[in-house]
Amino acid sequence: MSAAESGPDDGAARWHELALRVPEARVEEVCEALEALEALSVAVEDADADTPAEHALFGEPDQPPPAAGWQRSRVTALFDTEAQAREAAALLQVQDFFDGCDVEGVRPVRDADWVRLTQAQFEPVPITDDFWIVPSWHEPPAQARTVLRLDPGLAFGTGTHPTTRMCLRWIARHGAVAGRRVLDYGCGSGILAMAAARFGAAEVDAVDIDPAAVEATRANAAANGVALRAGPPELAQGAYGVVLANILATPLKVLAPLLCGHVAPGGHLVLAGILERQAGELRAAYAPWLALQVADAEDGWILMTAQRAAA
Ligand SMILES: C[S@@+](CC[C@H](N)C(=O)[O-])C[C@H]1O[C@@H](n2cnc3c(N)ncnc32)[C@H](O)[C@@H]1O
Repeated sequence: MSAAESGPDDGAARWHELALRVPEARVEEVCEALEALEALSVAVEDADADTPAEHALFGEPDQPPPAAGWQRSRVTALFDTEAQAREAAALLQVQDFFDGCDVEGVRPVRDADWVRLTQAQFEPVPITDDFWIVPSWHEPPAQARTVLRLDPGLAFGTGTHPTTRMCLRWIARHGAVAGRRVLDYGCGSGILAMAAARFGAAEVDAVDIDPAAVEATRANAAANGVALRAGPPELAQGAYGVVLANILATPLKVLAPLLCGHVAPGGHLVLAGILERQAGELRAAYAPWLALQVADAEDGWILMTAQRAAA
């Protein structure tokens, strides 16, 4: 029996999951239809996962990427009641676009299963040997001397993305944040701002255009006992000893004068969200103010940094 199936003593089901097998060409239509049928969530995975027919989504180095998507997908949708799940299955089966698709079945899903399945996907993430990002349901590893507690949520930044990891490594290894004012521009979950605080920043401002990210940053900071100010971009005022921005190349180019304007004399600018091939255009965009260098690289992403001359 799989983790999500109910047994006789397992208690009441919280949701009902409708599972479908769908050829790649139909996945988008089927997902849209499930959303229109008020599914609470829709997930798509490789129907052939863990079998010899499993299909990679990303190409090997120096190989062309495979066609996007899997050849056969398993689409699962959660509904509040069994009746809703069965009705959705019945409605889909009479649609033209459902040709070639199959209904696998409807099964109950319990609260505990859902939590366990989600949690199983998030393990502690090492940033350096002794600095770890640890979900709240895990014990920190024995070697972790600095820990940030962070659970997956709506805002970007759980420490699993290379761009976030490179910024965190820079904060941990460079030693530049200690005793300084730090600005995290585009804070997402607040992970960089919290790391700056953990590594001794004197004051931390975290800003984001997304109000949900600002809320997430406040909640995560409170859960970690970290003091910081979080708010919209206007919250950033004056000069900072370290300015961190993990956004993407295009907004980073637009933000160049603003971000450089916040870097104090002797201060550092740390930029991520940049692909290796974008190094030249970023260097050119920042050249009027600061000379960016590539400081780190991981999985095709680079970290670019610059230091303003001391006054
Ligand atoms: C890739 S996430 C980075 C989150 C986190 N700092 C990290 O390193 O994991 C980028 C964040 O920047 C925010 N953002 C995008 N454009 C922005 C802008 N022009 N001003 C402020 N925040 C912005 C997004 O809302 C998002 O939360």
